[in-house]
Amino acid sequence: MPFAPEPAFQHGQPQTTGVLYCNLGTPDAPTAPAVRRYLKEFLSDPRVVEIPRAAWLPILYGAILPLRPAKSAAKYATIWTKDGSPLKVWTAKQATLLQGWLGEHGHRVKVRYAMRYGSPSIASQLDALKAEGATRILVLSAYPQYSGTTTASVVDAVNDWAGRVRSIPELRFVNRYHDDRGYLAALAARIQRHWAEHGQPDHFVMSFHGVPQRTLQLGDPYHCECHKTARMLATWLQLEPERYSVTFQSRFGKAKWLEPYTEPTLVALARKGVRRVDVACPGFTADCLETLEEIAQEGRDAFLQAGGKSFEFIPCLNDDPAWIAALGAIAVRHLQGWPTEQAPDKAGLAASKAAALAMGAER
Ligand SMILES: C=CC1=C(C)c2cc3[nH]c(cc4nc(cc5[nH]c(cc1n2)c(C)c5CCC(=O)O)C(CCC(=O)O)=C4C)c(C)c3C=C
Ligand SMILES: [Fe+2]
Ligand SMILES: [Fe+2]
Repeated sequence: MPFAPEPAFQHGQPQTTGVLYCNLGTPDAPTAPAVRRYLKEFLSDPRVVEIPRAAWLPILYGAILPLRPAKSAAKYATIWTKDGSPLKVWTAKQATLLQGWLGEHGHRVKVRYAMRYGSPSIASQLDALKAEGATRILVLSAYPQYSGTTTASVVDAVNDWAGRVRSIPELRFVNRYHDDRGYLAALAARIQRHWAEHGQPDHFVMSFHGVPQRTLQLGDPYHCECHKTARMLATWLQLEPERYSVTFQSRFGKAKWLEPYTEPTLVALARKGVRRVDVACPGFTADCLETLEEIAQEGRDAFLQAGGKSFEFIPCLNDDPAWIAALGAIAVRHLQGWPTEQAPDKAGLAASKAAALAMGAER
């Protein structure tokens, strides 16, 4: 395979460290054609649908891509903002705030965000970081819990890009932060604030995105990491086990997914006489279709129709300053040992000149 020509590295050219903040991706518009393009890319990823291509592609092209986009587009239309899809709006804002936080803490890095599916693509943003002089790149995904379906798929996309590049930057990946203290503290503080304003619910549901049950048997750590996050968050919130549930949402397709499923749990709680339920989605660091539509709209309707009286959705971390600080601290830990600025700054130059003079060296 031919490698594209690249400008040769120039001595004295400033080298920078890049941080690539990755999220899942979202359609470019709440329309059937845009959703079809997005779903085609997403659901063609062998990390996401782990069944043999020969069996899957006829289903994807024969049933899903002709039918699902219009239905999904109508759902996207209910959450779309003037600036676009919430997932992209939040992800872009998080990247800007992360850049600011790192700068304030003395780390001269260049932060860009990318989407695994859709735009801006991972390859385009790696190209941009490289063009900006990044010789070291930290890849940080918006997924606290590791899953082959998400985290590993980002690694694949980065490696595909590296496979086409001559001079590959040094690469590092953050695989998980499901038990990170800053992440948990930010979640706990957000939930506590909600309860300080609205009072405590009768029952608290932590709903995570599901994956096929089979991935758990195949060794995917996602299920365990979701449970660890939930357990630790419950400890932060001082909740006894009978006061909360851990559930999995967004089931896709006919196979068994991780259980218990969110919506049937909400219905069962209402039928059991639970009057008020609060739901948070700790695995989603930005609000998106799956939280704003599936939980805050469909989940609410299901709970209230089954006899529940009050349903509160607690928004995701989004641009919460405690979350940005946690993300910054995670990045800093993984940047350790990497000089964040190689070209000497003014103070460095002055110090080296002074040292040279003191040693009597000619200048
Ligand atoms: C939080 C982590 C996520 C995991 C794990 C995950 C696995 C996974 N998802 C699908 C299928 C779909 N997911 C869809 C939307 C969606 N998924 C996540 C996150 C995870 N997915 C997010 C943040 C979103 C929302 C995107 C947005 O635009 O707001 C969709 C598309 C929506 C729809 O048409 O209903 C599908 C499809 C599978 C199959 C899977 C693991 C096997
Ligand atoms: Fe998903
Ligand atoms: Fe969904």
